[in-house]
Amino acid sequence: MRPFMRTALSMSRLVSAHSFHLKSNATPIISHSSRSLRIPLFKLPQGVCRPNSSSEFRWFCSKSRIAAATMQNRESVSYLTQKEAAEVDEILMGPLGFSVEQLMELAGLSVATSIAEVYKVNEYKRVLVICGPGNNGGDGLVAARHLFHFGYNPSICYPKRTPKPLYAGLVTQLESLSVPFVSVEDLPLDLSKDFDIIIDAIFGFSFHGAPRPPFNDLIQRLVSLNEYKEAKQRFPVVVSVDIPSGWHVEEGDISDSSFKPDMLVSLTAPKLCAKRFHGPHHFLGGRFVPPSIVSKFNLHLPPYPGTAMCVRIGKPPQVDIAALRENYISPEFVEDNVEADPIHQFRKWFDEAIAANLREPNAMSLSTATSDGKPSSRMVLLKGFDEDGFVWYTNYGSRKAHDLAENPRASLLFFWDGLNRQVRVEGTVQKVSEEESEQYFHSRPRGSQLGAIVSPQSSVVPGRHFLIDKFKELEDRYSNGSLIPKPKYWGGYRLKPETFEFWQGQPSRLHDRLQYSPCEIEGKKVWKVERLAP
Ligand SMILES: NC(=O)C1=CN([C@@H]2O[C@H](COP(=O)(O)OP(=O)(O)OC[C@H]3O[C@@H](n4cnc5c(N)ncnc54)[C@H](OP(=O)(O)O)[C@@H]3O)[C@@H](O)[C@H]2O)[C@@H](O)CC1
Ligand SMILES: Cc1cc2nc3c(=O)[nH]c(=O)nc-3n(C[C@H](O)[C@H](O)[C@H](O)COP(=O)(O)O)c2cc1C
Ligand SMILES: Cc1ncc(COP(=O)(O)O)c(C=O)c1O
Ligand SMILES: [K+]
Repeated sequence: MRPFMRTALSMSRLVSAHSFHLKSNATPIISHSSRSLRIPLFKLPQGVCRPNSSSEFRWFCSKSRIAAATMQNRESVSYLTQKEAAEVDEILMGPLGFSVEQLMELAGLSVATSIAEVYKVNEYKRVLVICGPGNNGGDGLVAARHLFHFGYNPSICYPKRTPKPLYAGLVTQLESLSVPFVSVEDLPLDLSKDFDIIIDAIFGFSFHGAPRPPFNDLIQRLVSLNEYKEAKQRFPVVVSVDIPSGWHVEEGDISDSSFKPDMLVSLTAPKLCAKRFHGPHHFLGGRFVPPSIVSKFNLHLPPYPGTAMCVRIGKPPQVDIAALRENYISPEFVEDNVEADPIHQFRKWFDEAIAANLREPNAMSLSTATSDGKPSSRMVLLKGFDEDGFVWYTNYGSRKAHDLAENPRASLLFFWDGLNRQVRVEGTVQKVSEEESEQYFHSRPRGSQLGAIVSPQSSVVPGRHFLIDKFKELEDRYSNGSLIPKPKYWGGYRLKPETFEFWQGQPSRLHDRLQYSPCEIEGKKVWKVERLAP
């Protein structure tokens, strides 16, 4: 074995991550010189970048349900020429049987969802959509309608209306929502004050030559924003639909008078000009490309996660980590509205977490400590709760089990992000009965039962193969479907609560915190509810 080895975990923004020094006896020691995570703080041109509610690390998790979460190395994505883009269009709307309305609806929805991923409605409300004469303009009209329904306030500038029924219908739909249409003359020369987002839906892949009036003037106003940006604190972000208007469809920003959008939403597949886009947010939308098109044009496109209408291409933007924050807005959580029994209150909130479709609402952080007070935390899954306490299962030889053997006190923490809630539960811990553990063990998927047997949890193993080899051996042994015996070293714990705290996030950090602690009134045990300062 090499006497000294260094491993760097490289995760996009982590310039220097943990480095481990392995001594010859293989005890990992975190180097003192590199213990801290050094994260460079970058300010984006448009100020603080708020990538999305998924926050910065969630993209790293392959199971994430957040659209922007999945990224693709830009080098591995394919780009279409102008001719290919038009061909794709023809095939979709010819032999493949799509109508322009359908594609436009999906394209516009992708634009709206991409925007909503990055620019949160509570911060970026006022949207100007500048629509051109072709289908790119139509995408803008559709996006405006969806953004309206997402809670944004769109206004439209649509100077060269197309007389076709499709476009007339899109205009009528927006008018019925009282979305204002603004003429070029009424639009301020300086767009920086009146809008938070400007959507450039002027030209798409059929653009050629130099922009003609009135679009040349509108594009010039977008160019001017670059200059305003340098001087001002707050300015609108510019989102281009498919092509930054005025850019050459293949060569990109070759003219002196081109603006640099903050976000580009490529539709179907990025066009060649997108290679020159270096803004912080590049998304792909138009989730309708059938396999025949993918193979004909040899397209390499990132997979859309879950049911998302958009997916981020390339690296997520660098963020000023100190500026990452949410302002929680929730219904008030007051003494009058809480259950007298904290278990009932917990059940109420747990049910709401389930109803909100949160991922693993039963995931909780479990904190334990050694007898001399050295704490440690890890996530475990809650497997049941009632008046007797909160139950989870684990390995009785693990670190947490050692802690609990010498110090049977623990703290549980639930964080329900989508509801702006956390719950703390503290108390004493006991093992559950063997029968209870047996019963739960056999309810688990067989793979997890075998996993529990092969894993000497929290002890050092020589490599992944050690676990996989043992797992395969057991898989063979139990391939006939026979009962897999629960190992003695695996079972449950139950925490009997002594205190609870229910936390509901509120604006300006003036959160609601209600703490339950036991007290006796006339010899009867009751729960006292007190409000804690946030
Ligand atoms: N799968 C797909 O393909 C999908 C495509 N979709 C969307 O369609 C877009 C392509 O749409 P498109 O073909 O209608 O062309 P687009 O670029 O909007 O505008 C053409 C208009 O601009 C005009 N014009 C051109 N140059 C000009 C200039 N220099 N100065 C002034 N005007 C100029 C031109 O007039 P012309 O020069 O021809 O007289 C014409 O009126 C595509 O990018 C995407 O957004 C999605 O909806 C659905 C899926
Ligand atoms: C969401 C989530 C749920 C987990 N659930 C459990 C669990 O129920 N039981 C368990 O032993 N480990 C669970 N783990 C793994 C633990 O976090 C931890 O790695 C393991 O129990 C070893 O912890 P220890 O060395 O502190 O004892 C979970 C991890 C995550 C991220
Ligand atoms: C090591 C370990 N044990 C147990 C569990 C809980 O799994 P189950 O729900 O199958 O009991 C998990 C969940 O992540 C785990 O990672
Ligand atoms: K555009």
